[in-house]
Formats: sequence, structure tokens, C-alpha cells
Amino acid sequence: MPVALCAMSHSPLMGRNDPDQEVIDAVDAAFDHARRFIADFAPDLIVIFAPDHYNGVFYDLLPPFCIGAGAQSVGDYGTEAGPLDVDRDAARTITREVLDSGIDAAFSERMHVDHGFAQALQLLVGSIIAVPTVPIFINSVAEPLGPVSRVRLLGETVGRAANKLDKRVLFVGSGGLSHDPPIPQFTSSPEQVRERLIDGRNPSDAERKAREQRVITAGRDFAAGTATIQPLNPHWDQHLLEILASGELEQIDTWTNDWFVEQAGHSSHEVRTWIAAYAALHANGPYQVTSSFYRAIPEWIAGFAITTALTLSSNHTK
Ligand SMILES: O=C(O)CCC(=O)/C=C/C=C(\O)C(=O)O
Ligand SMILES: [Fe+2]
Repeated sequence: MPVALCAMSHSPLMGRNDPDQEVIDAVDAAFDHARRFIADFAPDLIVIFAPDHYNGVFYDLLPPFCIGAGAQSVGDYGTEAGPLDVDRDAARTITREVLDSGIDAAFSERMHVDHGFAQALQLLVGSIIAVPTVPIFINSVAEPLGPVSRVRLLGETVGRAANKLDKRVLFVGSGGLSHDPPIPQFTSSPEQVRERLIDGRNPSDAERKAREQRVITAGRDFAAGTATIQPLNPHWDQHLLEILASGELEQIDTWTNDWFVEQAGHSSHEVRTWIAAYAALHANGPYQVTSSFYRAIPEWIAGFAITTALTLSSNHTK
């Protein structure tokens, strides 16, 4: 069956700390193109790879990967709250294939997800319940992280499993690219913050507002050149986009976790969601990137990219 891909950056600062209108117009045009691409493809199922930012997954139990057969959006940063429309049978089929292939992904009948999933679904298809979905969490912020080679293998296996579903499947990756927003690191956090990273479910409205305001302030200061966070790395971002477009994904296996952080910031690990999505597409045959947008947007603390791709054998429209 035909498969397609849309990989995009997310940022909770969109609409909260915006760049010049010219940049917003360019991003809006790129999202309009992606939405048309997806509408023309008319997916029966979206398999979305996304991170969490200590809203759904915490250090009390932190898997490298988790496949959701049920999922609940927490609604942070004003994103849609409530259940996603998860295709349970598809999620269980994919999980069996992933486990049989030797990748020890966790499984959840009620995975809690945040803006990493919800913003992408809302921007691409209008809502967290517009298209049946299989959400796949990839840990991208809470160190220690496994090697990125395991992420590629996860994506490959998910792609093979999706091929057996007899559905038109859209793979979505959400996150990245280079960026270093002020997300706490456990080892360098004070005890009170560590407690939140271990088990910070259901924060009060005031606590959530304070966390969100801290990120908004960081975005404003970063754009003003007064923040102390790591610069964006457009060169690294373009290099990654070229590799993903080439299909020669195995070369990424040699990239160490420290190198990701040195080159592109702690949250550059979110590109794991892109690597998994492209590996899933690649498992279905040779592909072509059909659109690629990139802008470094300091106001959103993001090397911001949106790409669409299609296997050569997929007829684009239903
Ligand atoms: O303060 C926290 O615990 C989390 C802050 C947060 O949610 C930051 C999110 C930023 C991104 O998702 C991003 O830039 O990718
Ligand atoms: Fe993120």
C-alpha cells in the first residue's frame, strides 16, 4: 500500500513569541503545502513519532520507546487535550512486529502525550482525532539515551509492520532540528526540580503556567541575543536534511549522543523522530522528498523544518 511522510519541527512558542511577519508567512505557506500533500495522500492511518517534555513520561519509568494503543493529550501550551483517535489493532500489530524484531519498546493502553504529538496533529490534519493514529514516543530529552542506531532500527521495523496493514500510512516525525530550549537536565537540577522530573504528573495550572512562561521568556531573550542557550546550527540542520533526503540513513548510526549535543543542543535529539519516520518510509522502498522548508527561527528556539516525502511506488492521491 502507498506510504508517505511529513516531518516537522514543533515549537510551543508559535503564536507566543513570533518572528517577523515575513517568516510567519513562509512557515504558514510551508504548512499549507504539507496539509495539501497530506489531504491529497488521504492517509487511513498516521504513525507519529514524537518526544515528550516531562508531561507524559517521567523518570519514575522512562522507556526509550513506547507505542500507544491508547493515548491522552495533556493539553500543554494550549494544545488540544483529551484522547487521540488511536487505532488499537494497528498499534498492537506494530508492537508485535517491533518486539519480534528484538526491539524492546514499551507498550501503553493509555500513553500520556504533550505538544510534541498534539501540535503536529493539529497543524497537519486539524485535530488530535481527525485521522486514526498510532503514537510512538521516542525519548529525546531525558538522558541517558540509547544510541541513535536503535532509533533507525525502530523506524525500519515500524515501516515493515505498517506495510502489512493494508492501509495508506502517513509517517510523521515531530521535533528538532538544532535547538537547546531550557528543558531541565536531571543531573544538573536541584532536588525540587528532580522530583518534578521523576513524577511531575498533573501540575497545577500555576505550575504549568510558570514552566511555560520560562520557555517563552527564553525565546524572547534568545531572539534578542541575551539568552545563554546554545545557538541554532543551520549547517548541521541542512546536513541532516540532505542525509534524510538521500535515503542513506545508516551513516547516522555513527553519530554519538555527545556529538548531537555539542553540534546542535540537547533537544537536537528530537530529530530521532525524523530518523525513525524516514527509516519507516525507507523500509517501504526508495523515496523522494517532495518538499523541504527550513528557517532558523530564534524566536521559536528552533532550526525549523518541514519536509514531505513519498515512496516512488506510491501513487500520491487515493
Ligand atoms: O520546563 C519543562 O519541564 C518543559 C519545557 C518545555 O515543554 C519545552 C518545550 C520545548 C520544545 O518542545 C521544543 O523546543 O522542542
Ligand atoms: Fe520539543
